[in-house]
This record gives sequence, structure tokens and C-alpha cells, in this order.
Amino acid sequence: MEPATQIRPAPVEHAAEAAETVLTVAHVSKSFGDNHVLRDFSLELGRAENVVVLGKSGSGKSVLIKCIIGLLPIDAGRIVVLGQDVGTLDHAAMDRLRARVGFLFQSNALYDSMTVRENLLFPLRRHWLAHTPDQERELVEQALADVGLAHTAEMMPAELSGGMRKRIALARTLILRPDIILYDEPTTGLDPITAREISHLMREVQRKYRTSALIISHDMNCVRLTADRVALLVDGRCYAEGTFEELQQSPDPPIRAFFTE
Ligand SMILES: Nc1ncnc2c1ncn2[C@@H]1O[C@H](COP(=O)(O)OP(=O)(O)OP(=O)(O)O)[C@@H](O)[C@H]1O
Repeated sequence: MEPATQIRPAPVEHAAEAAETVLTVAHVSKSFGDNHVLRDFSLELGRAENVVVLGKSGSGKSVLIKCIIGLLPIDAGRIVVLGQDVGTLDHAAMDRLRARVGFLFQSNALYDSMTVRENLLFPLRRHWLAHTPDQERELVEQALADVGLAHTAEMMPAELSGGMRKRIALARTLILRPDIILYDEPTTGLDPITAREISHLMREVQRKYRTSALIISHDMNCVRLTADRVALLVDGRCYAEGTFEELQQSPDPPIRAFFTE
């Protein structure tokens, strides 16, 4: 399928910041045998920008994220995260880079045997970031306040609702003050009201900390609420990109297919 004419993103408010690119995926290809998942895929993410990647099931969204965080090697192209070419980094350098790139798993990946506080402290210790007990307490309190759950530090994950678990997972990402957050299906499994609250929270985090986010989602409400720009992954390529509204109004059938129920 020939790529559609790219719909250009609308001018972004903070021009100086928008000019700063925090993630570049340039002409990336990735195959598993004869399965050519990514074919010359390109995408850029600016500072304090939220980009949603929309694609059918099995189109390669998770593969893309795994390539970005260096869990899968790419066959061709280049991925540059915060100025560093992922393909050239050794294990230690990749580990340091991962401390600056938060990843919110679909499953939340909380440790059920640990309290919320211990879950939040885990990434600090995992990345050998030394803090005094007072600093640790402050960081936990701030991260929990950021997600509206200040009172939950001593609770166990099993005592929390699905929406609360998602918030705690986000707090655990935020405690490292990441430059970039990768969200994998952040609203899957949540009821529509809770899903909307999480989408609003993602926007609040972006505004407060000027984080950039790459978001994978099927939830069109979440896409509409969180995306500054949407990229459509079709046949391994970035078929079109633009704002939610621009793409929604496109008459192009492959684009329309994403926006019709
Ligand atoms: N480690 C792997 N080895 C072989 N094939 C893989 C591997 N990981 C992914 N694939 C294949 O790559 C393709 C894209 O998978 P991926 O999980 O990225 O899809 P997705 O767009 O995230 O789908 P979904 O929305 O259903 O999660 C699939 O055909 C999958 O079988």
C-alpha cells in the first residue's frame, strides 16, 4: 500500500521546546523471518509532546517499543533516544538511558508482595540512585500526590482498584523523573470513567513535568484526550500522521478505517 500524503502536525504552542527532538526513529526495519513487521518506519517525538501510535492488532506497536528501549535489535535504520543512538550503547549505557525513559506496562507490573511505598522505591534502588530516608519519603509522597493517591503508601496492591493500580504504576514511573514515558495500552481493562481519568492524568503529567510520551492505545477516547499528534502504523510504515482531528476528517479509506466503529 502506498503511503498517504502525510498530514502535517499543527503548529505547537511552545515552538522552542517543540523543536527539541527527544526520540527519533529513522527508517527502521525489523523482521522475524519472513514476517516484515517494521518496514522503513520513521517517527519523531518532541520535548513535552504526546504522540500516539495507532495500529491494528499485530501491526508491530509492541515491537516498536521494544526496539526503542533496546530489547529487540533492529535490522536497519537508526533509533536515537535523548541524543543517544540505541544501537551503539553497551549494557551499562542502555541501563542508564532506561532510567530516563519510563515505561508503563499494560499489566502495571506492580509487586504484589510489596507495599505501594516499596513498589515506588524499587526503581530508585534498581538504578542505584542513593537518597537519604527523608529524601526517599519526600519522593514517594510527591509521586503519590502527583497521581492523586497521597494516602496509599502503606497499602498493598491487592487492596487497590484497577484505576488506582494504574495510578501507582504511573507514580512508580514518575519517581525517576523521566524525560520520556512509553505507555502501553494505558486504559485497557478500565471502565470508561476511570479510563478518562487516566487519560486526563497523562495530560497533567505532561504539563507539569514537560515529559514527552509515546502512547500505544486502541481506546479512541484516550487517543483524543492525550495525543498532540497521532501516527498511523500500517504495513510496517508510518502511513500518515497528524492531529486527531486532522486524521479523523481525512477521506482516505485506510485512515478512515481507524475512526469508524
Ligand atoms: N519475539 C518475537 N519473535 C517473533 N515474532 C514476533 C516477536 N515479537 C513480535 N512478533 C511478531 O511481530 C508482529 C507484531 O507484533 P506486536 O506484538 O508488535 O503487535 P501489536 O501491534 O503490539 O499488537 P497488539 O495490539 O495485538 O498488542 C506479530 O506478527 C508478532 O507475531
